[in-house]
Amino acid sequence: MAKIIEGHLSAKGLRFAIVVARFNEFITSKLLSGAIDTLNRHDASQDDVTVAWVPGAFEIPLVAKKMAQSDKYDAVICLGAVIRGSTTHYDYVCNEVSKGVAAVGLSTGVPTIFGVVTTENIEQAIERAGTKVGNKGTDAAMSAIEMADLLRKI
Ligand SMILES: Nc1c(NC[C@H](O)[C@H](O)[C@H](O)CO)[nH]c(=O)[nH]c1=O
Ligand SMILES: CC(=O)[C@@H](O)COP(=O)(O)O
Repeated sequence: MAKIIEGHLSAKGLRFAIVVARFNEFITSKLLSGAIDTLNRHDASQDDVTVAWVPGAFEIPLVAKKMAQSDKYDAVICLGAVIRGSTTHYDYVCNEVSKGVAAVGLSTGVPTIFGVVTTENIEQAIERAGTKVGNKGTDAAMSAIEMADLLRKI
């Protein structure tokens, strides 16, 4: 019989950092609300949730790394909304944010969750910020809880 290790969905006693981009705040504020609500509903203490606002998604990885390295948090949740415009800027922002967030987790060993919505248009972003397709902030918080609990068991 194999030994199974898995993260449970209790945030009790776990400490969370949330890095959220102010660009497209109409969307990112909804992602943030979803994340905080989910952490609270899974018994996270409000004193154990710290939110840092950054100008845009491109700035998320730097602040996420600083928070992950601080030894103050069991997981870092990264929230943003990158919506394609009329130039290739979208591609550069998305690439750097996704690579940067992944690198923070791997380099620090702190679960760093990619909760950045990357969409072709505003409608798709709205659908993923608490409407038709759910809330990506909620999804990111759930992943953070599971990963933080799993890592403290390994
Ligand atoms: N177009 C979007 C941006 N662009 C701004 C960058 O993220 C960055 O702040 C700027 O290039 C300065 O370094 N940011 C988003 O979060 N979402 C967008 O749709
Ligand atoms: C994702 C972006 O950077 C984008 O919103 C910027 O718009 P544009 O490509 O029209 O400059």
